[in-house]
Amino acid sequence: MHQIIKEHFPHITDHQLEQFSRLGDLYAEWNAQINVISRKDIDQLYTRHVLHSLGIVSVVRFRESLPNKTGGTRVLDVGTGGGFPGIPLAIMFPKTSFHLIDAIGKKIKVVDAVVEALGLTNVTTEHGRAEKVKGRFDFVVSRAVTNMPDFVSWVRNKIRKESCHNLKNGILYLKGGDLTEELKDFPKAQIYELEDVFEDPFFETKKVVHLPLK
Ligand SMILES: C[S@@+](CC[C@H](N)C(=O)[O-])C[C@H]1O[C@@H](n2cnc3c(N)ncnc32)[C@H](O)[C@@H]1O
Repeated sequence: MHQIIKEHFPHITDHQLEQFSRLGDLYAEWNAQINVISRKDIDQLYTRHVLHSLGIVSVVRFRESLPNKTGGTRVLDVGTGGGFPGIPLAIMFPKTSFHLIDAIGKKIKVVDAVVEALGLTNVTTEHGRAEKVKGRFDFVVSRAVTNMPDFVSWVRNKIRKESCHNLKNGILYLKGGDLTEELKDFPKAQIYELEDVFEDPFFETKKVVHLPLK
């Protein structure tokens, strides 16, 4: 099942492939205790959660974070739940710093366990609300948390100005369906269609919304 990741990202290392392959068992075990992935979706973990999270890779290449330097890339995942999109992205970009936050402590407990099992040293976690998170980030990633106006109000002040990416610093939100109404107050939002990237019918309506904030 995890081979689908290798098919789409043939350049990943054996170590990354091994990390992706372990997600299936880890989430199956944790989901039996705490519902972090909807039960109907757990069989589709690699397409609907892992590959979907990696849709963000089709839009941006996160740069390395330099140890002990403030200038390195930092990515915040708001409302990460069981770790999506943050965990697949952290596997894909092992030299970029990711901070995963969720308002529900038991979900963060699952994320902590997955991070430890995979040895992901580039991930920190926080049990708390996005509005209260400290620090500044280059990108805020998210999926299935709230509408764009509320989301922007939560994270607007958490994006830092300097950017060294192919894309301006801001929000990268995985969304589905018709976004015309939701994005009408955000003329700078760019929409990237995931059906152009992944062939599975699941992606037919799925998009990455990039909203530059600095
Ligand atoms: C539907 S789940 C999505 C989880 C994950 N992003 C995914 O796509 O699988 C929404 C998550 O957002 C979290 N959440 C909602 N509002 C939040 C806030 N203000 N700060 C942090 N987390 C929040 C909830 O606790 C929940 O775990």
